[in-house]
Amino acid sequence: MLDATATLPLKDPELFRQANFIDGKWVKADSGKTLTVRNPATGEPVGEVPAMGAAETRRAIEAAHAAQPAWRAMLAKDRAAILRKLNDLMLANADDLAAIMTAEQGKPLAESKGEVAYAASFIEWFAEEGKRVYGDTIPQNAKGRRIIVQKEPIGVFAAITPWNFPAAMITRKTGPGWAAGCTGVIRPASQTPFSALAIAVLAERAGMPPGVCNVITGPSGETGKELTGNPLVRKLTFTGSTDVGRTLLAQCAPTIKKTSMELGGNAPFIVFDDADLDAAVQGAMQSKYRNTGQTCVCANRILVQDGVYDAFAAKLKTAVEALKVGPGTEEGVTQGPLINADAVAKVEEHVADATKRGAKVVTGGKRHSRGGNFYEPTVLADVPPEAMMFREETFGPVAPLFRFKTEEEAVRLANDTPFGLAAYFYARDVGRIFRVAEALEAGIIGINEGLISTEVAPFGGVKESGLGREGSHYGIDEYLEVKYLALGGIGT
Ligand SMILES: NC(=O)C1=CN([C@@H]2O[C@H](COP(=O)(O)OP(=O)(O)OC[C@H]3O[C@@H](n4cnc5c(N)ncnc54)[C@H](OP(=O)(O)O)[C@@H]3O)[C@@H](O)[C@H]2O)C=CC1
Ligand SMILES: O=C(O)CCCC(=O)O
Repeated sequence: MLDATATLPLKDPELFRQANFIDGKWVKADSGKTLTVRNPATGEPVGEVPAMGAAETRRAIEAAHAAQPAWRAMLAKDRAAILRKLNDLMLANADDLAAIMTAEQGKPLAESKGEVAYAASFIEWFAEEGKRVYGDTIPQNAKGRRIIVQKEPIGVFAAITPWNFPAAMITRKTGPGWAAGCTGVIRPASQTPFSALAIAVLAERAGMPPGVCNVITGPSGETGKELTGNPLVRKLTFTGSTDVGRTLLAQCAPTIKKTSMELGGNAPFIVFDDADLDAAVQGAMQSKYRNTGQTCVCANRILVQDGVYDAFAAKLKTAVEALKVGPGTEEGVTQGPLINADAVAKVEEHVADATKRGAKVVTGGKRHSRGGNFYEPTVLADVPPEAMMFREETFGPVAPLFRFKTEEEAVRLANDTPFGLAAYFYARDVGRIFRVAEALEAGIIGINEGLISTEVAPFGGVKESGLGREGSHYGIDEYLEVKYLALGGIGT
């Protein structure tokens, strides 16, 4: 086990755990093996986590299953009190949680702190929402009968989460699950497990009974097969790539699990001639460069109408050149490193492919002089729709500009993808606003807005971007079953 105290000074070092949390106990892998987590800004080790396999995963599932009846039997109000305490503890420990997140994920400290608040907001929101799991009464279809509908927790959930939002993707899943009366097993990304483990420390402090929150780490194949194949798990919630989502769906099929899949995107960001250009540039900066371009709702294709193309490109260039690249712990940095060398290679490949096809580099376009996983914030102009970056998520700090002439062409280009998570457009004509919003094939539409994420609104995609919704009052339904009670012999 590494001594991280020198490189990661925390006010409360107990939040940094190099062990897993199963049934209320901090444990190692049966084999004693560990995985090393590296800081993407420096390549230095942050710490080690257990390399758990199928047997330990099964124990975590069994612990969640054993804890479920008592957790489900609690009043929603009493579960809410524990969740509110967890929210309060996350906010009170935001500096430490942010330091852990920046060390393992790389995002600037201010952004990590923002994510901690965002993560806590799901716990707070669902603490309240859990009290409003209402049923229904349906007018009878025959004399002497009553029809009642009630909602019940689905049981044990498994949450497999990505590295780009190490805390918020945990709480956006566990918040509604726990509030609904479910217990769960969390399996965070191997690159960013320490945020999830710190949340488990706080959940325990908040009074969550043993077995309600379990966190395991280890090779994805082994842990994933048990989480998807074990019949005690009734719900799988996943955020990550579409390819892995497809595999997990197939693995869940034999035991017919309920699933939520928040998968890849390929968001269009359309700027029409009638847009407020300064607002559009600001929105593009927020949407594109948040988390160094590594979010599934990041603008991936910026479509700009002919009449404002040059002006928009010039304003965007100025804004992008003001970004500061560096380790997330450095003062004033707005762009951290990419998560690993593979991510940098993918960005390089996309940029090389686009320029080979005739795209022009407006700014950036290469690895940053800092080396390692740093890449220059980039704008490319005149990218043709045949480019790889039109078809695939680049997941990096590259804004490719595509030119279009008419509204119909913009909508056609925007929808020309198997993905449908987020789409954005800037326009002022109210008729166009409704036409375009209704024509875009996406689960989330930002209209004159570059930041669409909030705990109060439903987050999720259509087409190959996924299934189900997270956040908002819709989010809790994903953890509930509907039960219909048919009562006969009432008399009237
Ligand atoms: N929708 C989104 O928010 C995200 C989209 N992506 C997209 O996916 C691309 C690749 O990123 P990547 O990190 O590889 O995403 P993945 O989909 O591979 O990883 C997401 C999570 O799934 C786990 N996982 C991977 N394979 C399996 C498996 N067979 N069974 C069970 N769990 C599994 C990973 O574990 P482990 O960490 O051990 O590999 C991680 O916890 C990105 O470039 C981006 O385009 C990536 C992350 C988030
Ligand atoms: O899948 C992602 O990229 C995480 C969602 C980010 C957000 O909530 O805005």
